[in-house]
Amino acid sequence: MRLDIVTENRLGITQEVLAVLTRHGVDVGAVEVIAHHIYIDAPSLDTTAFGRLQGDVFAVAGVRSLTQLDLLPGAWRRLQLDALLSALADPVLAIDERGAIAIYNRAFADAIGCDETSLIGRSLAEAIGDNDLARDLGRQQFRQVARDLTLRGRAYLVEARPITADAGTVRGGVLILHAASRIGERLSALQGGEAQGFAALIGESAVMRDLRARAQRVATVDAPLLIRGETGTGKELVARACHGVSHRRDAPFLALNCAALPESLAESELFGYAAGAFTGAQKGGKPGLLEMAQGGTVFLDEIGEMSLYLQAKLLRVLNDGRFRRVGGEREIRADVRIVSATHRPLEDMVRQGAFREDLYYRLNVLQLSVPALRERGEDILLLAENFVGSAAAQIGKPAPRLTPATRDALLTAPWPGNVRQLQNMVFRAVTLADEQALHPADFDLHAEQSMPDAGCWQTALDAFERDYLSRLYPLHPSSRKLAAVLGLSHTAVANKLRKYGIGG
Ligand SMILES: Nc1ncnc2c1ncn2[C@@H]1O[C@H](COP(=O)(O)OP(=O)(O)OP(=O)(O)O)[C@@H](O)[C@H]1O
Repeated sequence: MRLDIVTENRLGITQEVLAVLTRHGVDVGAVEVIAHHIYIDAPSLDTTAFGRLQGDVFAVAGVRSLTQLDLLPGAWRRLQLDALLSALADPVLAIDERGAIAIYNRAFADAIGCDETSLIGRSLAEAIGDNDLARDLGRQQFRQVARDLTLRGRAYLVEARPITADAGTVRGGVLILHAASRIGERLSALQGGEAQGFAALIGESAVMRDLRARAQRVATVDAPLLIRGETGTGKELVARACHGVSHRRDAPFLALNCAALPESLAESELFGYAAGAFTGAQKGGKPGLLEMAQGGTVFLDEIGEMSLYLQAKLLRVLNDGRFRRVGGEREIRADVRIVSATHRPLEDMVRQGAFREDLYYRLNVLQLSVPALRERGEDILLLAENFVGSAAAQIGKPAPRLTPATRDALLTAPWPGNVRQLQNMVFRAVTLADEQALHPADFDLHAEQSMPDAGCWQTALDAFERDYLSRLYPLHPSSRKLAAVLGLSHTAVANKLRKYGIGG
């Protein structure tokens, strides 16, 4: 049983209360004393024993109340901390001044490939297999701003912050491992707000000027908009800008990534659920994005990944302008503009039956196409300079300049991951560079290219298939022959050849 005893602030009162428990033979597991409260964890104390000792506790001068509670504040804080840590996608850990791990999150255990065994107390050097980092951290009193680290083939940027005690003495440090493929997100978070309009869309190339001009026009028309473009080209930024100049700009812009959630979760996120819709559901039900964005815009990213079931439900919203929460009876009017985005060839998906044709036409009333970074010429430099500025401001150091050789290297790089990849690389380069100038080597262009963005699995597969089939086709120049060689069905091969425009 756990107790909360509220008392006056009197010297020695805690000892007197504990003496009562000792007299009653109660085994005390933990005690916490915080301003007017004495919290006691007494695992063996049952209701009968509690009834017997109550009077004696109240007999101690200054005791005001005695109640039972579920958790001691310390345990409650530990639970909150655990939940907080496990909610962080980036690996995070704290080490003591000797370099031993004091606390860490699941993402860190996963990053080093650790199974269930606890890492607490283990040395950081041993856990990450990097003696230099642990030594440097100690030497610099955990004030090192950033450092590269590779764990099981994945690149991270280590950010260290000292843990200081009252007198300013350094007691250890907190390490945050930013995945190289995600650090650019911090920059876009800084850029923030959807109400920015088109000023947020950097680029003076002809293709970007065209896009901006066209987007300005379609933004104000209150009809569904489909935004096409490779992954990381800025589709969401365009969607936000369109919302920001539309008459809906004062209402919310809410986004759902259709590829990120399993069908049932995506369904309740989008449509919400009624009270008692399923076990574990929130008591009074929960509104979905369509309801919460009333008057605004719902952005459906990666619409090509939406399941056929949800496609049918979305079609009904677009046709009737109404929907019901999951498990709900009441019809709700959907006063939202649907803006969707995809990097997938939706027309091919329609032909293959993976995407509903009727929905395709409903979503595609207006269309914008965002050009790939490699088609934007000198915009690459404009973007890079802008990202250098924001990265330097965020880290708190002067913005380094790009050398002429770096500018050439950036302009000729193939940028498979587009603006997001550029953003990540710039952030990493600015953080790691010691000098006033960024050289080509700081960008590690080659390494980044061999590490495609986590989001573009399908693009990578498509690129592989296209390359593989176009090399094999001349050797086996018919879909039947190719199918026999590859051990695939004739239809599957014929579809792929058509998809990639191979063999006429
Ligand atoms: N023209 C631009 N000017 C400034 N920042 C840009 C521009 N285009 C893209 N970005 C930045 O690049 C990152 C990727 O952009 P965004 O998320 O909009 O791409 P996306 O095409 O929606 O990606 P995905 O296909 O993966 O959903 C964001 O941080 C965004 O702020």
